Amino acid sequence: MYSKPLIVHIDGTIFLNNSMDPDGRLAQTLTEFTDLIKMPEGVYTFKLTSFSLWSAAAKGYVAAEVISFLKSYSHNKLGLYLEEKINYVMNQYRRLRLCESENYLALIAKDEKIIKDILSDKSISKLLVSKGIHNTLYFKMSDKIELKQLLFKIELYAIDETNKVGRSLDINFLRTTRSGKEFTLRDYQLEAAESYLDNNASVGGGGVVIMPPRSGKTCVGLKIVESLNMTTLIITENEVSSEKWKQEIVDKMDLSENSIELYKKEPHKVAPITITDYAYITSDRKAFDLLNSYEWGLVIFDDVHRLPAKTYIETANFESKHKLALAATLERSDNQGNMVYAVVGPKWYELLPQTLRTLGYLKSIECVEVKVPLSEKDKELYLYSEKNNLGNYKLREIAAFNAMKKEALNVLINPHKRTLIASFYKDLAKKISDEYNINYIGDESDLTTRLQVVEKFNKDEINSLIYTLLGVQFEFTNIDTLISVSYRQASTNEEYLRLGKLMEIDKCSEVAKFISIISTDTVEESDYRLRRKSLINYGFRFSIFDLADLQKGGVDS
Ligand SMILES: Nc1ncnc2c1ncn2[C@@H]1O[C@H](COP(=O)(O)OP(=O)(O)OP(=O)(O)O)[C@@H](O)[C@H]1O
Repeated sequence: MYSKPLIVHIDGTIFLNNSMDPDGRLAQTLTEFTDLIKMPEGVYTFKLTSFSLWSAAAKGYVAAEVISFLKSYSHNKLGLYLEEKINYVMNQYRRLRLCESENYLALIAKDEKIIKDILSDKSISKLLVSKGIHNTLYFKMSDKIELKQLLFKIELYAIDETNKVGRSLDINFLRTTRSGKEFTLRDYQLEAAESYLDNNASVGGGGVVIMPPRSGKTCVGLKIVESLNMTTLIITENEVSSEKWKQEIVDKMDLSENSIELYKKEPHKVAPITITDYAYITSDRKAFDLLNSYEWGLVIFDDVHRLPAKTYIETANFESKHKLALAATLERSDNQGNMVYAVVGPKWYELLPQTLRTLGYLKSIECVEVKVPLSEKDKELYLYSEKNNLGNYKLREIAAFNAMKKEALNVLINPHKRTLIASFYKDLAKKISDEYNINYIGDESDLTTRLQVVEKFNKDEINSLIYTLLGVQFEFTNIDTLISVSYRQASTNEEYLRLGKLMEIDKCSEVAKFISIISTDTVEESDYRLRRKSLINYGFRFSIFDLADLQKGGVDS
């Protein structure tokens, strides 16, 4: 029997027995100075890392507070080594700064030892232009992002004092939105915005806010824009997200529409609020440079898990006084999500799904995996492809198109339930759309047509819809069931974003179903194991059915 809720290991791993934290308050507090590793039901895992402790110091925590909190709630005695580490790392804060000096990037350390550590890293010393006096190293300005990433890898973090531009902009929330609704921010949204506003200046203007899908990250971003009152560049995942940001700004802020520009095609126009997307802005050098020549007060990186991609990382170079990263999760299949901290700044706020649930803003979601055998024909094809080394791409395709999935769909598609079907493969989506006469959102139609179909669904004129990758961007309301029929390999991010479609605020008393149909004994099954594990780690519960169970009683049994 444990007398207290935490077990704190000497290496900084913290286990929280969540039956002893029923309202999730301890878990939420731990996000202030640890990284969340996983939160399956029962025991959550957090980790004290150098960066999480450094970020806590930047927020104003002192080592004694962290140590005292851990001692109060830990079942076991805190190891001396860990106490020393907490003290050491938190005292490191402010030891390293980045400044601009005569067009060079100056990295200034408080003592010689840090300089020695830095120069012992071969990749960093390759970038070095010269060594100055007073523990200063000079680099090219254009190497700033790479340097920050390399420092992060050796657990060193510099306060970035190079961000010094920015124009002002008068922008305020409307009390009644243009669509005629009273609008106020929820408490947790205010807390998130305040956390960024109170802390970002201490590290030179950057920082990250992590909140579950549909919890209102856009509103948090807008609150920050309103408080800073500065020109803002918003970089989103795609065109539809950009459009959604624009609609939210037009609806909720007192800015005229001509002060907001969607930066997508020539001739390029820059407005005090300009919205673009990662893919577009990194595909056109001229457009990038033009946008970068404007003096931004704030750059918002929406869906920032995209940023560490090799092709997108240069967007972190946009000159701006403040930088804000918004994300539902930093998980990436290449494990580079944490690079967001290196290039944008510390995590100032993280809202756990459990906290959102406790606050009454999150619908309960039941996850179900339905395992379906391959049809005889597909099995033959699968074995043949395996034997002839046709590759995982082919095997995944056969598993995705398994004809037996239809047997599961026959049970699962209920005309009285509002159902979304998600498919990675377009042709599979089209096939299901034809067979079941379900509206389909694909890239054959233009954006306006797609938006019309989404609106029909949201107005309850139709109650089922099938979407491919394109649908990820749309907002759907009041969904009873989301059925996944095919997958982008083991992408845990795709899984979380699909689940996010069910996370609703208005109907939180109801239970939504998240159902994934998987072909057994295939690479799809092993891919899905990783996707399932990541959702379990977020605290979601799974039931597993086989086709026979399903045909006997459906997923409600
Ligand atoms: N305080 C609020 N009052 C009323 N509606 C709100 C509030 N905050 C958010 N919403 C609404 O909730 C929905 C989801 O908000 P938003 O798109 O900002 O969430 P998100 O976290 O950015 O979602 P995603 O992760 O899908 O991008 C939107 O329709 C938004 O208008």
